[in-house]
Amino acid sequence: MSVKHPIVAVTGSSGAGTSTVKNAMEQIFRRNQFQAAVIEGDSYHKYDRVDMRERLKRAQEKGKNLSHFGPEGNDFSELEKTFRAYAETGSGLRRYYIHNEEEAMLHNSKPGTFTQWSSIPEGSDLLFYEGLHGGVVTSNNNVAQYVDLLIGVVPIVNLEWIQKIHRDTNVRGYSREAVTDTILRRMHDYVHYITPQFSLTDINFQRVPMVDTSNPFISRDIPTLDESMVVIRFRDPKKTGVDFQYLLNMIDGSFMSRRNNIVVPGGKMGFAMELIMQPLIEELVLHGSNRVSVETTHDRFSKRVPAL
Ligand SMILES: Nc1ncnc2c1ncn2[C@@H]1O[C@H](COP(=O)(O)OP(=O)(O)OP(=O)(O)O)[C@@H](O)[C@H]1O
Ligand SMILES: O=C(CO)[C@H](O)[C@H](O)COP(=O)(O)O
Repeated sequence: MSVKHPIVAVTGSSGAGTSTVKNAMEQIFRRNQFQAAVIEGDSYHKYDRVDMRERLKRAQEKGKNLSHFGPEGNDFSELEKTFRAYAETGSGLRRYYIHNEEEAMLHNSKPGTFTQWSSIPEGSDLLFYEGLHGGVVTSNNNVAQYVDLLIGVVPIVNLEWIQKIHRDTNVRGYSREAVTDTILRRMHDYVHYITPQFSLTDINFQRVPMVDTSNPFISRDIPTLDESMVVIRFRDPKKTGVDFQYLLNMIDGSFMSRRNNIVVPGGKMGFAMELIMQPLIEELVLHGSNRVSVETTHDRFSKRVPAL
């Protein structure tokens, strides 16, 4: 089945590093002259900051669940509609959620608010999604079925929490205690809506520190790439067409830990990402092949049953 308007999604938890991967992917797009229409998953939050905090307070008073990870805090139907529209027409609408002053300057909107919806630029070669829910499947929605290449950014959770605390305290102005509370509050939806995606992804990039991260809540710095290894897992190497021997030859220090897992030094993560992703995206953009995920929509739907 050929895809005329391919969708590539990078999905991961808060602090996992999807924005960082987005920046790396945009370099690949630039070097290959791929025109990617980028959408950010946080723009599908249901509420702005003030409204969300008020609703969260009321929900907690009633013992109800509400978080930015689950269906109560995000409009999965709107995200699914965007993906379907783009897959069918190469067009659609997008907006941004503004987290801080830097983003406010960029998008001319106040922190904690949404920009207006505007049209996705015409003539794009692909839609690139970065956020929390690129592969989400629930009893009411199946966003993943429209994604031609679904990538998970999944550092081990201690590292993810270190990264989130580091980012939210240094870039978003939250206290370490407030970030820890957010992590705890989101745990139910983390287990039910974030982690099940990583069983459905075509490729996962899992960074594993080689240094102690036993207590992520007191860590003062993020383990560097050189202090890490990256486990790169392929859900179906045959369908993805990955050449492991080529990667092993090209990436010093890499080795296979399983038939579908290649491990690379952390410092080679960007290089590995380019070696793996560039040909897959090129094939999607230039040849419309969705070799990567040959399943039909029906296959995807039938396979993407929520894990819990
Ligand atoms: N590969 C990496 N090596 C070192 N630091 C990283 C890496 N990836 C992410 N980080 C750091 O982790 C923090 C979170 O990264 P990033 O902002 O990309 O997360 P995110 O997944 O976009 O989070 P959110 O979804 O909440 O916006 C940042 O401080 C970033 O610099
Ligand atoms: O990063 C996020 C989800 O991972 C949310 O976008 C962020 O937490 C929004 O909340 P606030 O604007 O109050 O910081």
